Amino acid sequence: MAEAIMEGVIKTNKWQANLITIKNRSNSGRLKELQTKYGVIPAPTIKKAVSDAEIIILAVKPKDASQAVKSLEPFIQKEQLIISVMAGISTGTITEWTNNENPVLRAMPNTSASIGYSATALSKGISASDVHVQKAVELFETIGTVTLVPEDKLHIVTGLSGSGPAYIYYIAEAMQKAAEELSLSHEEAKTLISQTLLGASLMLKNTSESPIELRKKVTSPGGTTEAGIGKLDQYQVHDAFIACIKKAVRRSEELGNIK
Ligand SMILES: NC(=O)C1=CN([C@@H]2O[C@H](COP(=O)(O)OP(=O)(O)OC[C@H]3O[C@@H](n4cnc5c(N)ncnc54)[C@H](O)[C@@H]3O)[C@@H](O)[C@H]2O)C=CC1
Ligand SMILES: O=C(O)[C@@H]1CCC=N1
Repeated sequence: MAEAIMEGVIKTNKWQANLITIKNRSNSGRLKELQTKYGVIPAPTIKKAVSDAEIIILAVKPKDASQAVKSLEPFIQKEQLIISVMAGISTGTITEWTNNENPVLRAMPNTSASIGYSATALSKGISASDVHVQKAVELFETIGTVTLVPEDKLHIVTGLSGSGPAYIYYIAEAMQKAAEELSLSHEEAKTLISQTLLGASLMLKNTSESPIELRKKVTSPGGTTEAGIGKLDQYQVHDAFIACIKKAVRRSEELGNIK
């Protein structure tokens, strides 16, 4: 996710790559690779990664969060803004781990950030002001849309739009498999599927019609779509998607209980 954010941000030319310092747990080869690819600066130590940063972005897995965030604690300076993209972990927990009063915000972007199309939700912790929110909005607007939500809604966002691209890729995988089994070439299928998903997405975004209305327009009585959707209904795909999102939301809540 950190790479998707940096890629998206750098592509806009609004943020200079050499002002972005990166650090991972131990893979210096990976840091070098990112430096070559984007021009960002690898930090040899956590201290170097954190010193002088205006904004510290936390993007480790929730299971590594406690150890990673606590390791920053000795080096964090007053006024540094902390933004976490980690699923589940609350601003209150981050404040506990960093043992200070720094402003903390949470963002839930998605991997479409890398091409400037993230749907990001932002929430602020109690020590963050509107000025900090504005700074975070400016940052995340370079990589897509920003929706401000109260922090208790972030679990929902995580299961919906944080994980969301994967649900769409899951559908795309099935469409690709069916097309190739039915003898379209890989490239033919890819072009048709990606443009179909893009067009449907733009219809949802740019028209005032609801998903149901848009679906009805495709579905001629007695036609192919009706036949196809009948099969989806037979497999209860609609209910399966609702269950999928609710399960992902619950998982985000569970991840938030990691200490
Ligand atoms: N992948 C996605 O689509 C999204 C992920 N997120 C959140 O972003 C976070 C990262 O997820 P991914 O990028 O998928 O994971 P990832 O495994 O690709 O990246 C995690 C990085 O954290 C580093 N790391 C682990 N412990 C560390 C430590 N102690 N000090 C410094 N670096 C350390 C690892 O070296 C690795 O580079 C997670 O909390 C996830 O919930 C949020 C939105 C979307
Ligand atoms: O799967 C995950 O836990 C992360 C959070 C949202 C998307 N990926």
